Order: sequence, then C-alpha cells, then structure tokens
Amino acid sequence: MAKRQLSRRQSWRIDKIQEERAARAAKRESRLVDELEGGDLGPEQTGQVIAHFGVQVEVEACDGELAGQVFRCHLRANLPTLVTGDRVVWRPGNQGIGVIVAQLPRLSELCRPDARGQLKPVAANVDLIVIVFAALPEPHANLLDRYLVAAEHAGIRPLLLLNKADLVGPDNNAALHELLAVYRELGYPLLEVSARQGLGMQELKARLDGHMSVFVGQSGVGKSSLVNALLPGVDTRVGALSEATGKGTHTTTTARLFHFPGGGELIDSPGIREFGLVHVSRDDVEAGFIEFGDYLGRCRFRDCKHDREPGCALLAALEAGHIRPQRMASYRHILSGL
Ligand SMILES: Nc1nc2c(ncn2[C@@H]2O[C@H](COP(=O)(O)OP(=O)(O)OP(=O)(O)O)[C@@H](O)[C@H]2O)c(=O)[nH]1
Ligand SMILES: [Zn+2]
Repeated sequence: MAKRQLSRRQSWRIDKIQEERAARAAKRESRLVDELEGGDLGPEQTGQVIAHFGVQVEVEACDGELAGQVFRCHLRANLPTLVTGDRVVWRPGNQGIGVIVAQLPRLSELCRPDARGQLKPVAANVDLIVIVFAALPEPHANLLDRYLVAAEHAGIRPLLLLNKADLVGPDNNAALHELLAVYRELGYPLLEVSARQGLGMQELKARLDGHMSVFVGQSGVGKSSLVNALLPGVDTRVGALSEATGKGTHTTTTARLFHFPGGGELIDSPGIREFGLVHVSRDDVEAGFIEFGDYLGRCRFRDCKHDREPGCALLAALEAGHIRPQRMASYRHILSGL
C-alpha cells in the first residue's frame, strides 16, 4: 500500500514537472510568434503539416508561388493540437520560418492511445488504409478482420494488399485464394503484389494516386520493402528527421508525410504501422463486420450476444449462409479478446 502511494506521488511529481516544462515551452513559443508577427510575414495561405516536433511543425505550402516548399512553423497560442496531415492556414516568414494561424477541418483522424492510455490523434486526413499481409508469414483472417474493423471505425477506406505474391505456389495457393474470395465477396478492394519482384506494383501506384495513405500490417509482411520500392531514394527511417530537433542522435517517432513520385501521399511512422491493434468496443466490432449490418437490431433480445440466443438474426443469417462461418468465428475471437 505504502509503495503504491509513493509511486502515485512520484508519478504526480513527474506530471507536474512535465506540465511546467510544457508551459515554459508554450510561453517561449508565443514570444517567438509575437516577434515574427511584429516583423514581416507573408499573406495567409493554406498548407499541410508534414511532420510534428513538440511545439513546432513543418508545413508544406499548398498553393501560390511557394507551393511545395517546406517551412518550420511556430504555432499561434490557443490552436488545437496539430498532427501530420492537418491542413492549416499559415503565414510564411523569413528564412523558412512561418506561423500557423488556424487549423482547417479534418476529414478523418487516426487515433492511438498515448502513454496514459488516452486516445490521441496521430494523423489527419488519411483516406486510404493499406492493410498489408503476405503469402508468408501465413495470414490470419482474424487479424485482417481486426484491421478492417479499425478502418471502418475510423471511416477510412481500406485496401487489402497481399504482398510476396512470388511465394504463392502449390502449397498455399488454394488456401490464400479462399481467403481472398471472402473479402472480394464482401466488396473490399484487393491487390496482389510482390515488392521483391515488382509484380503488380504499377497497379498499386495507380491505386495510391490521389489518396493519402497509411500502410499497416503485421511484422514481416513487407511494409518497409513496399514503402522503399514506392519511394525510391527516400530515407523513411525516422532518424533522418532528427537534425530538425537540432540534436543529431535524437530520434523521433513523429509521423511524416511523403509524396509518391507517381502521385498520392503516404503518412508513415512505426506507431502508425501498428494502427488497428488497439482497443475497440463491442459496438465498434459489430459495426466493423459490414455484412452484419443487415441483421443488427433484428434479434429477439435487444442485448443479444449472438451466441446461442433464440431468435438471433445473426445466427439465422449464418445458418442461411449469408454470413460466412469464418467471419463469425473471427468476430467471436475478436470479442473474446476485448
Ligand atoms: N519473397 C519476398 N520477400 C519479401 C517481399 N517483400 C518483402 N520481403 C521480405 O520479407 C521480409 C520482411 O520485410 P520488411 O519489409 O522488413 O517487413 P515489414 O512489414 O516492414 O516488417 P516490420 O518492420 O517488422 O514491421 C524481408 O526479409 C524482406 O526482404 C516479397 O515481395 N517477396
Ligand atoms: Zn443476435
């Protein structure tokens, strides 16, 4: 008991120190903004946050003669927290420094729990979640379903991407295509590629054009290989951003926005690659199985768990073959892990 109280007091002290530090940083920032705004700032224009460093952000100009140029920006006080992908109104200053004036509305948000377990946005305006899986490691339907639930929950279109198509052979061909058939039948877009052999990569590029994407998926499926193939010559490892903090060895896990040469954008960070494996509620899971939609709310009991209740509309649909047994099993598996 004593030990627990002590650790709580300690953590309170740490919180307090962090708060004071943040407050000092914010004060420094607002002085800087005042100085900049007292000087010579250019006209207001739109931009997009491409990386985030504590109290400052990097913004790429979207229009006018500065389009495509990147500015380190200070934030005017009272702005909401900005994340990579946010569209903003800003004013350019001298030597690549600017000031963010306002945040524009977000079309979507990807959220992840922070160190205290609170959900925080980590990327804004993503409109395509590329769910990467591979011929090897052998894909688990239930993991794919988890990612799909997360995508549906975020209201962002998913693309199922089977990588390592070069490893599809007589041993795994039938099982893989059975798996793919389930998702094709549900209407999810699907693509088969090989990052190693370049198979299907042109089609993938075409799908990414015009979208702001993230790549998610289990370790070892080839996300890095795919991203490296799509962004030739770009070092996507976050260490490359560290000079921006002025400390060479300090690596940051900030999400960063990249442009694909063939069109479209990518937001990437180790944290984002794990998106989808966080807590969701029972309702989120139900809503994430899109084929359940026709039956939800039609069970005899309002609080039906679709387990063995009489008059369960989902069980009836399963019986009638309108819901695949594999998806029902997956749904139950995900629920059991909540
Ligand atoms: N045969 C084959 N191997 C591939 C292909 N794409 C990637 N690999 C290999 O798969 C392994 C894992 O690839 P990564 O790109 O590191 O996978 P990742 O998803 O980024 O993995 P994490 O960084 O752990 O999340 C590496 O040995 C790659 O060379 C492919 O299309 N075919
Ligand atoms: Zn039911």
